[in-house]
Amino acid sequence: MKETSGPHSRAGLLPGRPTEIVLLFLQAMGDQDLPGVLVSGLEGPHGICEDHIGDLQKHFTLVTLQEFLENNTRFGPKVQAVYIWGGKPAVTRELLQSLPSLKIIASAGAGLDHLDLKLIASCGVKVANTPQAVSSPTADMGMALLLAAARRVVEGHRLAIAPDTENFSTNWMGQEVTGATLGIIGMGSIGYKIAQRAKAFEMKILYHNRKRRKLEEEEAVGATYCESLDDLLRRSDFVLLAVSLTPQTQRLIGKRELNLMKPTAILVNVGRGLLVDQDALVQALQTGVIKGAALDVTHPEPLPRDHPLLKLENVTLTPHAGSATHQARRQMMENLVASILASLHGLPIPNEVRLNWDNSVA
Ligand SMILES: O=CC(=O)O
Repeated sequence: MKETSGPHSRAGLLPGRPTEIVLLFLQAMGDQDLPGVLVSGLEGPHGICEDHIGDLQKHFTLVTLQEFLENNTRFGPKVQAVYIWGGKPAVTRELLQSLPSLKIIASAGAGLDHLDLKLIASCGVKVANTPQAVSSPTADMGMALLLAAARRVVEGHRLAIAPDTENFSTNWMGQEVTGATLGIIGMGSIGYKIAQRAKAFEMKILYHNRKRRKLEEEEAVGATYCESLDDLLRRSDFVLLAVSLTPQTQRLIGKRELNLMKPTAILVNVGRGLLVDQDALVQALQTGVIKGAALDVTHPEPLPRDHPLLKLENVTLTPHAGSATHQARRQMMENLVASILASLHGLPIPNEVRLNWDNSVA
């Protein structure tokens, strides 16, 4: 496809270009008067696939964010939807004010902590996300991290490939997962899928959640509800965070909570870095308050290269990759477009995020 310049180019999406957010303006094929969709996507590790861009171009014409910002008085009134990829762009009051025709913000992933839902709702704008697309791969990642930390897979890999074989040992111990107790904090769709997987590993499952699950759902995975978080922390061999980040859950796991955990316990986080007081975690890992941690998420991301978490042997890290499968990313993209199209056609919006009276997610 040839590259053009100007507002309808796809310049920001082409490989080798600097990381850039793109905006797309929705265009019914053959329609000269463009109703707009502002789409952001990041190149590089979060990149929208090239073939998806091709699909989008059947509906949309593309313009880079820079072009939008340089000419937002021209484009702003036409934008009817924002497509958020990789948590960007920030939906500020200023951005909302510059988009008077905005109907929907469609955000990739399950987490909504990057959006001010109350502010967006007050502008009469709907929000949709893609929870189904990410729940299975993120649950897989949770189990992968749990197993990797329990069986010291990363350390083992390093030992197995070390140039000198002096330390090679078959007497090198991990922790047994079968029969161990897993405490899941946050029993939404990701937490529940983790419980389904853990059941197959014959783990005992405890969970803590804002709302208790239905009895039949608990029974299906053999999960026991712990109303008290402290109780779950005291009893678990593995504590797994799969809860949304909200003002109420920020730094849910701090020094006090880490001290309640068993010294043999491993903390796994596939939620958000800010769920944990990271300084307290570093200290707990350095002083043996807990045995280890396996984290797909940190704060910030990526961590500064001299951060202590990068230096600890008892830490396993992945780069916020819970949804990083080809299938999930493709489904996320398709879901976003489906939500946008439904909204623009006045149809029920798949994956619409609804708010409770107290502005919590329903
Ligand atoms: O971080 C990933 C998500 O929010 O789904």
